[in-house]
Amino acid sequence: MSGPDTRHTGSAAAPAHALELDGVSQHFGHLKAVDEVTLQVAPGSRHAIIGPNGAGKSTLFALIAGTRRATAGRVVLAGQDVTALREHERVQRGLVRTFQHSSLFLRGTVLENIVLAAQQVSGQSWGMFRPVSRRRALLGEAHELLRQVGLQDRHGAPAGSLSHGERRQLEVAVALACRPSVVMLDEPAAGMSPAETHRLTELIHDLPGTVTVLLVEHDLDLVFGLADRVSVLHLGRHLMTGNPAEVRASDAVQEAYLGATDTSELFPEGLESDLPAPTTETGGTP
Ligand SMILES: Nc1ncnc2c1ncn2[C@@H]1O[C@H](COP(=O)(O)OP(=O)(O)OP(=O)(O)O)[C@@H](O)[C@H]1O
Repeated sequence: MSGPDTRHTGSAAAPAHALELDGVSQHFGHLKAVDEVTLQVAPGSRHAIIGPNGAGKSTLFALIAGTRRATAGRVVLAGQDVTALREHERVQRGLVRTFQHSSLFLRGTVLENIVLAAQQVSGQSWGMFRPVSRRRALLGEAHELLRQVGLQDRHGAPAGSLSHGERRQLEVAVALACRPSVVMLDEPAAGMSPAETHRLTELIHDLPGTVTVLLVEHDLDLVFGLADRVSVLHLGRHLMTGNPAEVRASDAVQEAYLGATDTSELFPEGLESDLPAPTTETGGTP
């Protein structure tokens, strides 16, 4: 028997957390890719997960979405333990992920992609949307989603004809069509131009407050400009969670990134001037 639909929290007391991770781990042999991560995501927040390369971000995302089964720990969605559920079951509970690599139906139109997603999550085929007023309502919702993501003028275009940035916008609309309580954005700005990234940042910012956003993103300008909470992973462990200012100011976070190959993205302005001088002497003895 399926559990209650946790997407609609109007009647009972709303859970304190949209999502909770409790000691979540993923080991690959001796490698602890994700090591006892415990954190909470507040309802309606824009919560980013960052960390240097290999920190465990993608693995943790897969554990949350259900693409991977955790070695240990619990994933709790709006107070309901979903650890044992498969990915599509989590989608039906309102935990919806967009993909780094497009999962769109490229030959279908933009509008058809939205309608398909809505049908899949409702478990109904187009023919079951009767009477016609129900179909009209569905199409109306699809057009509204396209308006939200700025694709209203592209509804009849094949998804395959969209630019890279437009595809990412459509992926967000497809995720929203699944009526998520938590939407997981997997590197949404990957491969985008600055203008497209700016557009996407506004789009995410303007999503309804009823939708909690959890994102993994390498573009730290986007993260610090958008997120109200930031969790930092390092070597599979949860280093800290705080607001952007707290994370930027953290010595532990700076050290984690300083161990990585490229710190310029985290501290774009004048990091070098704050660092101790290099230990190698110039002009000294050979
Ligand atoms: N299927 C796998 N088998 C073995 N090791 C893996 C597997 N997937 C990931 N890892 C390892 O787990 C660690 C965490 O990887 P993960 O991809 O989750 O990090 P990440 O923070 O997303 O990195 P990046 O920012 O480079 O994408 C890395 O050391 C990686 O090599």
